[in-house]
Amino acid sequence: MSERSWSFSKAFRNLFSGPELITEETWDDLESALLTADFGPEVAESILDQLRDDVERHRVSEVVELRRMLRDAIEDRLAAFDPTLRLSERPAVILVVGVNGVGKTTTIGKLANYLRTFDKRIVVGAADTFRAAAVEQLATWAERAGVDIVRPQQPGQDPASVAFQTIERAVQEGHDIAIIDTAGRLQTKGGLMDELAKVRRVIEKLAPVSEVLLVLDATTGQNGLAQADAFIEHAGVTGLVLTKLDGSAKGGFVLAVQQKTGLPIKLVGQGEGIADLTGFTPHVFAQQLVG
Ligand SMILES: Nc1nc2c(ncn2[C@@H]2O[C@H](COP(=O)(O)OP(=O)(O)OP(=O)(O)O)[C@@H](O)[C@H]2O)c(=O)[nH]1
Repeated sequence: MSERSWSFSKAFRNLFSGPELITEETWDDLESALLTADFGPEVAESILDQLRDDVERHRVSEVVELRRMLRDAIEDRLAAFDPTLRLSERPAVILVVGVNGVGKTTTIGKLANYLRTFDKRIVVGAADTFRAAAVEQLATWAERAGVDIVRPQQPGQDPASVAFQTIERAVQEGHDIAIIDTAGRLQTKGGLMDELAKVRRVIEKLAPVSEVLLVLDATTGQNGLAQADAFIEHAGVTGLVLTKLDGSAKGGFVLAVQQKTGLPIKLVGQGEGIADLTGFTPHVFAQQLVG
């Protein structure tokens, strides 16, 4: 398997080419590796403190052992959040939100395709009526994934009415899951939040909203988190999707983002292809991160 951009392998290659026994330099190198990977100072410090304690308590002296302990520490922290998508309602409604360009539409295409492999009947709704190109982009993904789509009947149609029509169709035609694409950009943040609240209110006349997924671009790392606040505060977010992890050196962001928001990562995007979306498995992720 090719090395992932966010893997620690390189940092560990340096550590492993040095002395096999843990020295002060090992701790310095580990701290730099954690900070470079965007764990953020607080999480990095807390992991280092925990490892120092454990190393002392168990009288560990070898770097190989430290690596195993790091992997376990990261896995434990990642696993404190439940990554399961809750889709038991019929139809299960998934609202996908986030600022523009983070990968909402792409994620919906990949997610629809993934859920289809479980024989689910899916409809997507193009409630991003702000840009005509966004509707076309979603239509292309829907076709590739082999799922139905509800489009606006005229340009600029109220997003809430497109969302309503999508759920209406899901109910009438017996779709298992409806996924709603929303706009990422409006003149003001307040306007965007009001619009999302309205979309939600209108959907809930027909069906409960099962998941509100906030999409975050991993390449922006902790800097991108500021934009997330408003969504978390106002949109009732139930889970996070991290996209573009394939181009990111910020593997530590995965843990930092869960700790900072208190929300679980439910899906991870690692490429532009239709198959480049997976669920989030702490064990696998910690393995790939630490090596
Ligand atoms: N490398 C990589 N690129 C991605 C991933 N997810 C999305 N992209 C790319 O990111 C760009 C933006 O994706 P969109 O799906 O259009 O983003 P959006 O959030 O719907 O954007 P708006 O409709 O403008 O709000 C596209 O070029 C995608 O191909 C990913 O996991 N990895």
